[in-house]
Amino acid sequence: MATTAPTQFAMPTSNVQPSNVTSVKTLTETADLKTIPSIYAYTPTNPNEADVFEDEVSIPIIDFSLLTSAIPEQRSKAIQDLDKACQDWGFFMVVNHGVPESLLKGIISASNEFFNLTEEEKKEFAGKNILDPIRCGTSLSTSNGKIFLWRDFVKLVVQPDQFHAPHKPIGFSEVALEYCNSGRRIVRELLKAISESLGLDNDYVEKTLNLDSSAQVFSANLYPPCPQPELAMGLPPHSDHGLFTLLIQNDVPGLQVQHNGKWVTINPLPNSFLVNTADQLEIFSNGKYKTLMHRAILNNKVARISIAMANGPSFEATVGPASKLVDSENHPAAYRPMNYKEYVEQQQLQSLGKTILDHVRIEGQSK
Ligand SMILES: O=C(O)CCC(=O)C(=O)O
Ligand SMILES: [Fe+2]
Repeated sequence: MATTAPTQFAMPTSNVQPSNVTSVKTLTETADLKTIPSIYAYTPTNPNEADVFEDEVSIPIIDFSLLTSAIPEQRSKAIQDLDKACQDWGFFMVVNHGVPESLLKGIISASNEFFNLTEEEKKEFAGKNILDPIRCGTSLSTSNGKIFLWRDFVKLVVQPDQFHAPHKPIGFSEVALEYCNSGRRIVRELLKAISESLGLDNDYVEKTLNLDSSAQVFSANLYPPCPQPELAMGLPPHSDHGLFTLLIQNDVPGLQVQHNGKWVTINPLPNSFLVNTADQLEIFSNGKYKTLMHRAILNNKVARISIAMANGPSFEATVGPASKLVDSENHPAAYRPMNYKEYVEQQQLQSLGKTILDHVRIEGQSK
């Protein structure tokens, strides 16, 4: 049923300012908040973005076992489904992926234990600057640092070369490594299929973007229950910087994806991976597959945990539209090439909601 959230946030907010608050978790656990501190009041840049609906739309489903099938007809059908999902939604659920349920549950519970460490223990992993390979904290680490989101996070650069993870809580690092390796295998297969759906050889993407040393960033997000969920924001609308992001969550909804100008709340199939297209895929496909705008909203009852794994090309790769997809007459390049590492660095320095994609887009060429 279609529901419309208020476009004006007129509810009272608390004047209590969290002095020295290191996490939203601590804030919610140390005070019996009936209203949110005013610094968490989120004002949407586009008021229409509060237009939410949860309709009977059907979210695309990709059967991973068909994508890797030895039967050519099954594989081609799965590639067509993937192509359509990426064009129509930029979003799909992957089922029959072979990653055991115990591993999916294991990484969520290990992340929960990480958030349960004391503030003192977590300080060790806070990181000093936004490109540190292990970083935990709250809000957003934008350059101005002024925006307070109802979200705590731990972010790890897990590839290339070296796997980085906190040594606490016990067992976290092991389960994170196994989880990241499984996710990497899935993304690699998806990108082979994408190569084909773009009409390229199936190893074109992996060779051109040097996927043997591709970057992978793991983020666990905690959204504690919020007394005024309609006034605060978990993660505001954004796109991700890589090629594909893989996401799982505990059983609490909160992810919304933008589809035909509306926000759709996602209720995942059990044990599925949620996958969204990201900026580098839009650039590489010369705009055939658009990056997905998405956000995380809050509730006032239970904590939500999501695990987002961003999968990019190699940090060394310079990403532009695949040369085989460009011809100056009919398909001119719609994006300027840019080194991926530089793209990520620039993106991290942007203020909320702004994207580097706008800087590399060539005016008048991309639709
Ligand atoms: O928590 C979610 O559902 C979204 C997370 C996300 O978009 C991100 O970490 O980039
Ligand atoms: Fe995201």
